[in-house]
Parts: sequence; structure tokens; C-alpha cells
Amino acid sequence: MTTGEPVLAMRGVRAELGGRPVLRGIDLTVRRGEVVALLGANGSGKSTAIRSVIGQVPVSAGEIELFGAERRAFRDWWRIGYVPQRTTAAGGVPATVTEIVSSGRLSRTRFGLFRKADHAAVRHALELVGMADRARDNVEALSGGQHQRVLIARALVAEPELLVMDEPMAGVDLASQEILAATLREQVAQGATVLLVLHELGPLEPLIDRAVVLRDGCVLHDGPPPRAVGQHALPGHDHVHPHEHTPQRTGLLN
Ligand SMILES: Nc1ncnc2c1ncn2[C@@H]1O[C@H](COP(=O)(O)OP(=O)(O)OP(=O)(O)O)[C@@H](O)[C@H]1O
Repeated sequence: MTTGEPVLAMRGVRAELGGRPVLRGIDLTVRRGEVVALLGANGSGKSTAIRSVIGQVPVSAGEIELFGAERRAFRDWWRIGYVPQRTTAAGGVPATVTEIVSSGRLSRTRFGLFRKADHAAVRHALELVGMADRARDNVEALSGGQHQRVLIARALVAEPELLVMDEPMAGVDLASQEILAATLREQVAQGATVLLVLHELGPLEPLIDRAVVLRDGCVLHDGPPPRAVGQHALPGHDHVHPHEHTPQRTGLLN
């Protein structure tokens, strides 16, 4: 699917962290309705690339456009649902599941005042990820997979058009993975555009339209997901998952 208008465009994007070039001229376009996987070895710059998109990493050169607007002028942040690389949902602050998910809805309210529709959106987002029965629980009491479901509900609650997710399946148990895959499938069926960092395509593979593979801060491949182009078409990488201790030989992706 390459017919939609660009929802996200990066052109020649460079970024340095700790005095080191981490993005060395990234070109990446995601069009409306596409599901694009950002792949590559540990340290290749995947998280930095998406953090530059949402403004968490300063860009030293190049351009980023969101929904046709220059990123610095872009204000409609509710149109983007961001799921950061997994941390605890509360970041050490005691909070209930409902509170965390509600925080994702603030961008849709005036002065943070919740109306009926906002409360309904929170309930709906929790239902989407199968967490409605945990609404009042403290997030600290949740498993890793449940945490991740809450973070995804927080990203969905503003009804965004573009979902940007950093390894949404990382450290997530199988049951939660299936729920997340189903949730994503539903979002995509409803027309959501998705850019997600993955270390393997896994259960999301059927959803992926295109894969962009980074190496050393550059785009190595932009096209069909690697399985479709053959296991040997691209160089292999060692990918060490941040939540795993033993290095895993992953080929390119698995
Ligand atoms: N805040 C920072 N300060 C200095 N260097 C950083 C910082 N954040 C990331 N880096 C470095 O930038 C490079 C790219 O990191 P990034 O997290 O974007 O990679 P990644 O492809 O997402 O890797 P992973 O699969 O491990 O999450 C790495 O070498 C990393 O050490």
C-alpha cells in the first residue's frame, strides 16, 4: 500500500547522542494506512529514529514532517500514539491503570477536564487490550505483559491516526502478545497507520507491509519484509534483546 499521502516523512535526518553520530542521514516515509516495521541490530538507531520523530531526540540535520507539517510546527500530538520502549507504566510513581490510560487522553481535552466521551474512551481502550477488569489496580501489581497492554491502551485512548511503537512485544508473555496482535490488527483494519520497532516480525508478520532495516544509523533496506525477500538477501546481525541476557543469533531478524 503506497498510495496514501505521507503521514510521516524523514529526509536526511541526522542525530548525535553523547557526541557520537547515531542517525547518519535517515530517509523514511510512512504513508496513510501502511504498517512499517523498523528493524536492525542492537544499537543501529531504531529507537533514536522514532524518538527523533516524536521530538525526544534533537535532530542536527535533515527534515521531519508529520501529517504534512514541519515537525517543529506540528501541534496535533493526539494524532500520534506513542508506545515507548518498555519501562514500567508508572515510572515508579504509584498510579492506577485508569490513571495511566487517562493521561493519554489529556491531549484531547480542554484544560484536562474529562467529559463523558473521554471516560468512555478510557474504558474502551482498556477493553481493547483486555484490561477492563484491572482498571482500579495499581500498575505496580501488573505483570510485564499487562504493563505493556496498559501502555498500548494509553497510546490508543486519544484515537490516534499514527501509532509509533518501540518493541511493543518485548518481554511480553504469549497471551498478551496475542491480545496485542489482535488489537493492532483491529486498529489497522480501521485505517490506522503504524510504525513499529521490532526485533523480530513474530506474530505481527501478517500485518507488516514494509520493512525498513537500519544499520549504523543508515537505512540498509526499505521494501518487503525480509522473509519475503529471502533469508539470505540481507546481511545477518546479532541482536541481543535488552530483556534477555544471552546473546541470540538472529540472522537478520530471528
Ligand atoms: N542518551 C544516549 N546517550 C548516548 N548514546 C546513546 C543514547 N541513547 C542511545 N545511544 C546510543 O545510540 C546508539 C543507537 O541506540 P538506539 O537505542 O537508537 O538503538 P536501537 O537500534 O534502538 O537498539 P536496541 O535494539 O538495543 O533498542 C547506540 O549505540 C546507543 O548506545
